[in-house]
Amino acid sequence: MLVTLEGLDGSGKTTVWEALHDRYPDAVFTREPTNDSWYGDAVYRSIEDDDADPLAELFLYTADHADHLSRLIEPALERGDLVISDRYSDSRFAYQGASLESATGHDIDDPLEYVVDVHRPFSIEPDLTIYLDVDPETAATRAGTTNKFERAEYLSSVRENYERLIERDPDRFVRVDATASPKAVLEAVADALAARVSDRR
Ligand SMILES: Nc1ncnc2c1ncn2[C@@H]1O[C@H](COP(=O)(O)OP(=O)(O)O)[C@@H](O)[C@H]1O
Ligand SMILES: Cc1cn([C@H]2C[C@H](O)[C@@H](COP(=O)(O)OP(=O)(O)O)O2)c(=O)[nH]c1=O
Repeated sequence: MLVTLEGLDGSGKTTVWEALHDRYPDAVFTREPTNDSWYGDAVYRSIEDDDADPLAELFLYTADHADHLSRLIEPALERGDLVISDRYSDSRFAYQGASLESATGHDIDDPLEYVVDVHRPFSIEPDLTIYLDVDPETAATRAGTTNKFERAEYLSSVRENYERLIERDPDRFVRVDATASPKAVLEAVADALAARVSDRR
């Protein structure tokens, strides 16, 4: 079973993901961008580059995703493991959808749909996606605005894209209020996860 955590920078994904390790000691915990391959290294170089081309960046992230799938996700799912990923394809749909929306030099009518289409032939859809919902201002403040993606204006277009994704796939997403206390957020996530894991048994 594949579970993903999504939300704006600073929504608290990593805090929750770390806390889940104790509750699901046998699960495979992973993340995107990956932090154990040269594809992931290339992505982090691009994040630090304020002038990176948005289309080039989309394909760097997607290359990292393809490698993540074949190297780690697919074998784990074939073994029947529970996989919990801190960010996954929806991050690309929402973030690169927003970057391409404001970029020039391409002829893409609907960037979010385009990024979804790029993934369709090879990616694996999550069984459950927990969306940590927070307003862009709180997100940017918590994230510390250290990179180009962590600005409130950009994050508000990313948030609109997440809303579109939830609207098109309401059964896959569980929305959690990420402005609540860390303890309340963790409990809401753990409840959503436990309900879906027991459904699958
Ligand atoms: N529910 C919460 N309320 C207030 N602050 C939080 C909450 N969850 C996380 N934080 C803080 O916000 C910052 C970003 O959290 P983090 O888990 O790294 O978010 P993300 O992985 O989504 O970027 C950290 O300083 C963290 O301690
Ligand atoms: C996985 C992914 C991340 N990102 C962005 C979101 C983050 O700003 C940045 C790094 O991700 P991450 O390290 O998860 O940041 P955070 O813990 O602050 O949420 O990369 C994309 O734009 N597209 C993607 O496909």
